[in-house]
Amino acid sequence: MRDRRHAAAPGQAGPYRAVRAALLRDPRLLLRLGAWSVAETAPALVVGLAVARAIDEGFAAGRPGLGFAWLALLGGAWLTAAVGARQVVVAVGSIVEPFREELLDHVVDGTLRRSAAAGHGPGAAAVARSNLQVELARDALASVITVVRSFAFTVVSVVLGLTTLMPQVLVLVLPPFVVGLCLFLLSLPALARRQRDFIVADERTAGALAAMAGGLRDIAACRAGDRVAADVGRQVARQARAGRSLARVTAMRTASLAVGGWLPVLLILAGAPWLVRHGAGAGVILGALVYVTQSLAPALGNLVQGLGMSGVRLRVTLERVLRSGEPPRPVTARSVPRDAAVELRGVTFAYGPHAEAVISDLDLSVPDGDHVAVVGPSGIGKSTLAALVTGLLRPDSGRVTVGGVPAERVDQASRVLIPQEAYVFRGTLMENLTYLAAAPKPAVEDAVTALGLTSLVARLGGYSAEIHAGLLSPGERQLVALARAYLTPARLVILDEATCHLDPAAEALAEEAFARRDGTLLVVAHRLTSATRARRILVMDGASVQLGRHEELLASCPPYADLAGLWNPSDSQELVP
Ligand SMILES: Nc1ncnc2c1ncn2[C@@H]1O[C@H](COP(=O)(O)OP(=O)(O)OP(=O)(O)O)[C@@H](O)[C@H]1O
Repeated sequence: MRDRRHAAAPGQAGPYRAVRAALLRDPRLLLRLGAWSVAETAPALVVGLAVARAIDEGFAAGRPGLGFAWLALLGGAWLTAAVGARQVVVAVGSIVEPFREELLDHVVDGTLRRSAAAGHGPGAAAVARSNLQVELARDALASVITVVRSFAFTVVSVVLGLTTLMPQVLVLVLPPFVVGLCLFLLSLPALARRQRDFIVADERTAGALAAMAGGLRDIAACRAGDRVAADVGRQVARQARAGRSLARVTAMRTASLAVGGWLPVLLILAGAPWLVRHGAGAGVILGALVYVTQSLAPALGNLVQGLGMSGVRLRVTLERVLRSGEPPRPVTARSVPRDAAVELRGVTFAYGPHAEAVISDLDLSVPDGDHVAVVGPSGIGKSTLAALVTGLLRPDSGRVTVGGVPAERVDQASRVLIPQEAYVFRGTLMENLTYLAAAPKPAVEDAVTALGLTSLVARLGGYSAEIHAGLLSPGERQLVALARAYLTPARLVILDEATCHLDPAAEALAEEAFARRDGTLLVVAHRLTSATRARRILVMDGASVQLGRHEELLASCPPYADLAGLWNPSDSQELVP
């Protein structure tokens, strides 16, 4: 059975300690890996020497037999390398497999503890996701060990080989190689950070697209396509920025490869006369070039490529795996607000980093139980304000709270938004009315009476009638949506032109019913009559925002007086043409 003494190691600290523990678990495995690595990098030791001797002492000296003997030695080194490479894979496997098992123990443990704390069985999707992360971490560790080890053994072999061939060559090869390596190592932290940002941005884009695809029906029904597309678009733009920033650091990686891998070739060629003066023949120069082009440059290339990708992936996946095994944290996701008071402090919001702000530095206090109508010209930001209060949009700066809880963390059942386009699905009328909250029949009947749906229920033939969007007029759909919201326990109700398809009398009935209901009512007004019914009115007019009662605003707020002047009470003219 597997030795479990180190089984707690992954959870005890960060990724570096976990990797170190995996490497040092059994020093004999490292020795075995080292021994086979010597065999695997045998060609890097002899390749230049064999070529140089084969030319200088063999073919060029008229002794082809000796030339072929040196080449045969090189062939033998390749055979040794083949055997070594196979054994290296086995040795790397014996290091990473126990590491994988420990990580699996860790995540299964964490998943079980989490599900026990949540009171339900472990989710298959969560287990599968963790398992995938463990596999990725295992593969990344194997790749990092392979690459770093091969680099170290190759460099040592090449230095030994060049020393045997002609030590003066090292003067031309080592300085640019060390500079290239240092450049890469210096760029590694920034590269790791940006690669990580890119991986995270990539995953968030995939998550946003998956969420959008899953909610397409609702998005279409609520006509929220533009808003959702803008949100996903912002995420895509974030990913593009992360990609560009990664590309800039990747350029540094290419530069390090050029300096460390290819500058030595140029220096050997340029320094050939100097080498010849020190006794080098054509074979020595060719041998030196072979060392650099066949061993040193590829080893640096593999290190740059391998550490740049696998190293970062190892760190990101390990961090996740280690986190997924931690004890469950207290649930902080959503909170029930203490009341339905709405507060905005210094709120600024724009639909994109370069777009003009729709809402700038807005302060607003709506006490619990208030009834506020929001008016203003089309496109001024009324729906944006409603979306900010509902937590559908987050401010770029400032805070939006409901009952002291940040808007995006407010418990879903504590507030309800009814948009302009009402959502009715195929099912019975009763199912449509109680979709957001279960309600006994008498409560449903009260809502139906309060909101003026009695004749609609009669026309449809009762609550068990099957309905769908095509069967109802836009106004009837709005009535169903209003009754559905009315039946919820939400203390904060936001009507975003939710009565625009009702006639003025039906709108008055519905709004008065909501005004009588307990809690705070925010109405994005479609007609000025909505405003006069509200206790207070928020006038949005570009940069200026004013809050007050109808009479006060008529006297003190010219934009409101203008809007009111357009209004003829006898025909309940609409505010927004
Ligand atoms: N998803 C979006 N992406 C980009 N811009 C948007 C988005 N939604 C709204 N806007 C812009 O933001 C501004 C405010 O829009 P909003 O819908 O909040 O105004 P409104 O006052 O509710 O208008 P209306 O009365 O016509 O519904 C407008 O210029 C609009 O074009």
